[in-house]
Amino acid sequence: MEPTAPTGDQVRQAPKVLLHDHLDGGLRPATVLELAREVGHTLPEGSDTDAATLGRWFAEAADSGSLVRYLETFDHTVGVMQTGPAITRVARECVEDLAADGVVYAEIRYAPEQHVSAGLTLDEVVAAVREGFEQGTAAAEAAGHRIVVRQLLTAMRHQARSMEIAELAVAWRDRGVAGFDIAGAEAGYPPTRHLDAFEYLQRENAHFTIHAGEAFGLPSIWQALQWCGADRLGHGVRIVDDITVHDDGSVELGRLAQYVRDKRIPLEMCPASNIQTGAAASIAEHPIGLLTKLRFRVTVNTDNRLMSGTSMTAEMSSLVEAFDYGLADLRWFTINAMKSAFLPFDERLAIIDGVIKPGYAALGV
Ligand SMILES: O=c1[nH]cnc2c1ncn2[C@H]1C[C@H](O)[C@@H](CO)O1
Ligand SMILES: [Zn+2]
Repeated sequence: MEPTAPTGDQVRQAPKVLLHDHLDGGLRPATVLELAREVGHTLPEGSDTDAATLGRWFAEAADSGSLVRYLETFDHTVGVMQTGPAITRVARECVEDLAADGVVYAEIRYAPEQHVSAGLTLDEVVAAVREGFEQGTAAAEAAGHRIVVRQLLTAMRHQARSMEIAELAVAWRDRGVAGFDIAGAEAGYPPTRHLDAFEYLQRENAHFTIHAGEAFGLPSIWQALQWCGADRLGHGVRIVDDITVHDDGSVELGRLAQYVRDKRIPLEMCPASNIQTGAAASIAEHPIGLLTKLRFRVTVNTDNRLMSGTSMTAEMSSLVEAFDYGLADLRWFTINAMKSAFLPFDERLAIIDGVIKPGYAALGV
């Protein structure tokens, strides 16, 4: 704990690492408006007068207390991301926005299968994102920000294309794709539905994370780890259901929670998103506080910057406020995340030693 809370400017300046951010959940409202007009996509009535109104519409519509209803808002982002140029633009702006927010490394995920309705092939979708990330990285560099970005390819858990998407991730592994994920409504769609894809990835020595323990509890986390072999957990908040805090303050971990902590399984926590979907009641009551205290491998993430009206700086700042974290704690989250990235070990180390540590040292920690 530090004597004074870091200012918003310090949090923005501090190097940050983002492992869980959806490309189709991070569009600028103004871009959604422009692209919708270009392609003739109809936005909800009353939402499309200006960018600020549309931004508010997304935040309010996503603030439903239900993951399923939260996910409905994606119709209006995926709907405008169906051509190569539109996808490239969104990808470029994503990198520019993250870099301006002080993010030095990011893994950005999206589901290629959701971007083929106007005739693009899966490969063309991945190529369009890659082009946008390259443009965005160059633009950020020109603006004085150094950022490294990789793609994670997501398969939708209610669909049946996970094997195909896993193969796509392997095919593109040396061209900007660092791993694989499954997302979408969790209840009723357990990760074991996609076991063949996960087994294939393991045989290919590939990395993957699984959205688990967000809208559904421990069985989902257990399957993700012990049946599917996930390297990381998307959210994983419900691991607290396996932790008992007694009245005298002593803490007891169940076997699964103990395993997650012992094996240093990274938890991709997304506090603002969890409040919108009802996975947590408030930031102050979010399990991230307890999990951090217990030294789980906690990372801080945005999930969907548009739907949650958030950023890495905003997420970190809300934790500073709720839990009195100082810059040393933010550095701990950041190094946790960098250690957990799907980047080769030597590249992770180079960013920790060459970017993150000096960046925090410059801020006095
Ligand atoms: O928090 C989430 N949980 C489950 N699925 C999600 C979440 N955020 C976004 N998605 C879905 C909606 C997107 O269209 C898809 C791919 O990015 O992933
Ligand atoms: Zn997510």
